Amino acid sequence: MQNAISVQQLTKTYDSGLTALHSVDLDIHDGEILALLGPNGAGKTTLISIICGLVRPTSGNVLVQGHDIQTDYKTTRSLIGLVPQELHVETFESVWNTVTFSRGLFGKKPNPALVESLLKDLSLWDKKDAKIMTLSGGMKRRVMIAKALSHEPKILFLDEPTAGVDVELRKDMWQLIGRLRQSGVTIILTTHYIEEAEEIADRVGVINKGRLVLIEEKNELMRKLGKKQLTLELHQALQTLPEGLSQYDLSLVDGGATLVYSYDTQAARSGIGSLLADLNRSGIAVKDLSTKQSSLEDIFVSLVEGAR
Ligand SMILES: Nc1ncnc2c1ncn2[C@@H]1O[C@H](COP(=O)(O)OP(=O)(O)OP(=O)(O)O)[C@@H](O)[C@H]1O
Repeated sequence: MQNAISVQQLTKTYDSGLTALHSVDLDIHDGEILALLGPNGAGKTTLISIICGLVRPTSGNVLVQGHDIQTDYKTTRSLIGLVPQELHVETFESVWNTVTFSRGLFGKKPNPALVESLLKDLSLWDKKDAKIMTLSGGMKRRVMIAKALSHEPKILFLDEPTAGVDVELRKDMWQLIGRLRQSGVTIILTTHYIEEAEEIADRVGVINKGRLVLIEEKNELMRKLGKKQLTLELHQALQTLPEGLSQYDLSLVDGGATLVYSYDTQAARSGIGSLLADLNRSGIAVKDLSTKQSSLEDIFVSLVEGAR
C-alpha cells in the first residue's frame, strides 16, 4: 500500500532554541483516518505545519504521495487541504465567493457544481450569500472546511476540528469525515477529545514532548486495553491463591487482602459468576467488589505521565 505521507526523522528546533519535534518517523497510510493525540505544546501543530509547508523543518524529510515537500512544494501543497485551528476567514466576503476564490488559489478551474455540493454537505447552502462576518463560530468553522476541500485535495488535515463546537456540529463533522474517507480522502486530525479518536479513527498516534510515543490501530489498541478488572476485597487475607482457582487470571494484592481478577471484555463470558461460586466453595468470603475498565484515556494519560 502506498503511503499518503511519509515523515522521516523530522526534527524542528525553533529560533528560540526550543525543539518541538525530535526525529519523528511516521507513515500515514492512503485512505486512513489518523487521530493525533497529545497534550498542549506536544508538537502536533508543528508537525502539521511542516507537512503543509508552512514551517521549515530543521532536518529530516517529508514525502507527500512520493513528492518531497521542499523540492516539490507546489505539488504537495495542492494535494493537501488544511483546516487550521484558528479561524481566519475574510470577513466581508460571502460564503460562496470565499470558497470559490480558495479553489482559484490552487489554479483549479471554477467548478460551481462542486462548490454547491460542498456547501450543501456542510449545511451552508442557505448561507451561501451571507457575509462571513455575520456567521456564528460553528458556521465559520464549516466555511473553513469547505475552503480546505475546494481544490479537491487527496489529504485533509483537521487541526482540532471540533474544539469548542457544540455536540450537533461535532456529530455532523464526524459524518462528513466518514463520507470523505469513503471517497478515498486520507484524513489526519488532531484532537484533545479522546472520545473523538475512539469514535472515528482507524489509527491513533500519541505525540508527547515532540516525540511520537505510540502509533497503533485503534481496534488493536482497544483490544489490548479492553481488559476489565474486578477487585474483590476479602474478609480474611489470603497467603496464597487456592489451587482450585488456577484457571482464573487472579492476583493477590494489599498483602493478600484484595483479589484482582482480570478478564477480557471481548470474551463471550466474563467468568465472574463461576469465579464467585468457586470462591464461595473454597470458603473465601468477599466483603466488597468493584470493576474498572481501561480506556484509551487511561493509556493516553499513562503514556503522557510516564514520559514526564
Ligand atoms: N513559532 C514558534 N516559535 C517558537 N516556539 C514555538 C513556535 N510555535 C510553536 N512553538 C512551541 O513548540 C512547541 C510545540 O507547539 P505546537 O503548537 O506544535 O503544539 P501542539 O501539540 O499543537 O499544542 P496544542 O495542542 O496546544 O495546539 C510548544 O512548546 C510551542 O510553544
